[in-house]
Formats: sequence, structure tokens, C-alpha cells
Amino acid sequence: MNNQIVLPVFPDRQPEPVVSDLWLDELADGLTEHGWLSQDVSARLGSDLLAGLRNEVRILDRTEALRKAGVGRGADLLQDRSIRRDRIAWLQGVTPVQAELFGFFESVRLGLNQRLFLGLKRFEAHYATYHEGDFYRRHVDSFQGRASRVLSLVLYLNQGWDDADGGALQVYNRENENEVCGTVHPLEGRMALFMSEEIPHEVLPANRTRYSIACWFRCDEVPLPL
Ligand SMILES: O=C(O)CCC(=O)C(=O)O
Ligand SMILES: [Fe+2]
Repeated sequence: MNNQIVLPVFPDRQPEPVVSDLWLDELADGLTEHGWLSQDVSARLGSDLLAGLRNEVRILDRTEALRKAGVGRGADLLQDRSIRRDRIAWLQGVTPVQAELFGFFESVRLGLNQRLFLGLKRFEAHYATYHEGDFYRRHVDSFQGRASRVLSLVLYLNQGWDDADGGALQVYNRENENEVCGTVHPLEGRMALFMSEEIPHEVLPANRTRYSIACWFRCDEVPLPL
């Protein structure tokens, strides 16, 4: 009789997004020193998660499930095509890849609260597509007089993006909004992180469809009417 134990074989599983103390220290230092940073996080998120998110946004785009983005909120919402031309869909965190990404955002929220005492209570995130010629003029992310968006995180989902494809995130000096202090090309797995109220930024016109997820960590408990 063969009583050898046969171990079950599981298919390769992607590890959970990797958020280490050391990495959170690095983010906190970058934010304290410069108010913003950009990093390649593809190894932390894993290629399966990035591919899953890219797949979702492409389907939303193809099925025209994304809506024209506005400026302001509630009764003040304006769809001013001279300011921004992207299309968006809010993430609910219910599909497996969104749930995994929300776990990552939550670790960032808790880790940065511990280190910087930002009082981040929650986050909201949307997919965005910029089609050829679309842009978002220079702006800051928190609404005047509300100061509820504290920290912005943008994650890009574009494979093989060349400089010639345009669509770069241009970051301006927090002391002088006319001085460019950084350019982030929207390559898959790249993340930009910045203080929402402090850092003026702009999306330059894209020369081909550009996919991203923008997430805001907020200090208000109750969502304001969207
Ligand atoms: O996609 C980006 O690089 C930035 C988008 C942005 O600034 C925004 O949605 O507020
Ligand atoms: Fe922005």
C-alpha cells in the first residue's frame, strides 16, 4: 500500500500588495520634505492586480460607462471642457481587484496617519481616461474652503507609454506655481503622491488614451454630497 502523502498543488497566487514599515517611512519622508513624490509600485501591487485594474478601466471605457468629469461638487459642479476633459467612474471596492487595491489604500492611510498625524478618515477613488487631446489644466485638488481632501494618490495603468505619448503629470513648486518641479510619465505601476491643497499640478494633453486611478484621502468623516 502506498501511504505517501500527496500535497495539493495550488495555482500560483499573487502575493497581497506589499506595504512595509520602511516603505511607509520613505513616503512620509518624501511628503514632509517636498510635499510630493513619485515611485514605481508595480512590484508592490503585482502584475496580476495591475492587469486586472487595467482590464476594468478598458472595459468601462469601451462600454462608455465613464462620465465626463466636473469641477466642484453638488450644485457648484461645472463641466468646463476648457479646464478638464477626462472621463471618470468611481470605484466601489467590490470587484476582487478593487477590493485588493482598497486594502492597499487602507494600509497607506493607516501608515501615513501614524507617521504624519494627517487625520485621514477615509478615501475615495475613481478611474479616469484621457482620450487623445484630453488634458487637465493646472489646479490643486482640495475644494476651496473645504480642505477635506488632504492627500492625493494617482496610479497609472498604461503599458509601453513613451514620452511622445504626452499626458505627463506636471508638478509645480508649492511656493511658486509657475515653476515646474517634476514630470511624471503615466507608465503602468507608477504612482504619484502629493498633498492635495499644496501642490499645483496639471495633466498635459495625451496623444493616446491614458488610463489611471486617482485616489483622495480625506479628513472628513461623512461624505459631502457629490
Ligand atoms: O492623472 C493624473 O496624473 C492627475 C489627475 C488629477 O490631477 C486629478 O484627477 O485631480
Ligand atoms: Fe488633480
